[in-house]
Amino acid sequence: MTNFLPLVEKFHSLQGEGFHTGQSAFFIRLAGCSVGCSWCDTKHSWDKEKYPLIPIKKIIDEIKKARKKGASFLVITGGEPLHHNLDNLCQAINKETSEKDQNPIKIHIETSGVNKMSGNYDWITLSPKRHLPPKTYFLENFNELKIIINDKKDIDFAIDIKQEIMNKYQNLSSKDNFYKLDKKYYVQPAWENARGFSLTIDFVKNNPEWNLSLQTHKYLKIK
Ligand SMILES: C[S@@+](CC[C@H](N)C(=O)[O-])C[C@H]1O[C@@H](n2cnc3c(N)ncnc32)[C@H](O)[C@@H]1O
Ligand SMILES: Nc1nc2[nH]cc(C(=O)O)c2c(=O)[nH]1
Ligand code: SF4
Ligand SMILES: [Mg+2]
Repeated sequence: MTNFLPLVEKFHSLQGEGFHTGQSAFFIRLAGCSVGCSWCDTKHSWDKEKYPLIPIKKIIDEIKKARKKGASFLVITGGEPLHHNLDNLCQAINKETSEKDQNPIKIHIETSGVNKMSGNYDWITLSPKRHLPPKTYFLENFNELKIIINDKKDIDFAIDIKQEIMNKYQNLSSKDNFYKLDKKYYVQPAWENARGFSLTIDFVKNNPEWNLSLQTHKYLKIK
């Protein structure tokens, strides 16, 4: 079990993307990613050998400090955070951040879904990639789906993957089916790609069950 994790950075900011945009959050960015998206904005995180292995205990001390300063949830991102087994990390966070007058801090994850699930989360942002689709598990277990739009093929991918998810719901009981209403669907333009922006806007105009997600932190020039 993993008691040390390679850490690129940690920072307290506002969640810039998706459903929780604008909310105070503490981020940990784990190193390592072999998914290889051409437009990835965190390529510096891909090589985990470049980053120090940090004890989980130390990461949790930082989470506790950020929570005292107002962070209302933790976002685990990367790199691809689920390249690592996060069972121990999540278990320890839940244990160490719960007190008699306080629930454990909520844990969110940003993932492409290419690995087996590990850890436990209050919010799963699934950002599947066309060239390396996610494990089936994630198609039933996510809170928001966030497709990055870089070219027209990404629009087709968004339509296809949502259809695949809807087909799965048809096999669920009516009680389970109820939960599908809670899921959010976002398209997010690839940063600084004008074609991606116009494709995304046109798509949302014509497909109102999809929402626009912008990387607001980049406009604000904050982390
Ligand atoms: C850097 S990734 C890390 C988490 C995980 N590897 C993943 O892709 O979901 C965090 C989020 O940023 C998105 N992203 C990465 N590069 C982007 C870019 N150039 N423009 C817009 N979104 C981007 C990813 O799709 C993902 O939703
Ligand atoms: N402010 C801010 N919000 C974010 N939401 C997802 C991010 C990520 O890189 O995973 C991110 C990030 O890097 N910064
Ligand atoms: S999966 Fe995430 S971190 Fe990895 S290359 Fe793609 S966007 Fe970047
Ligand atoms: Mg980012």
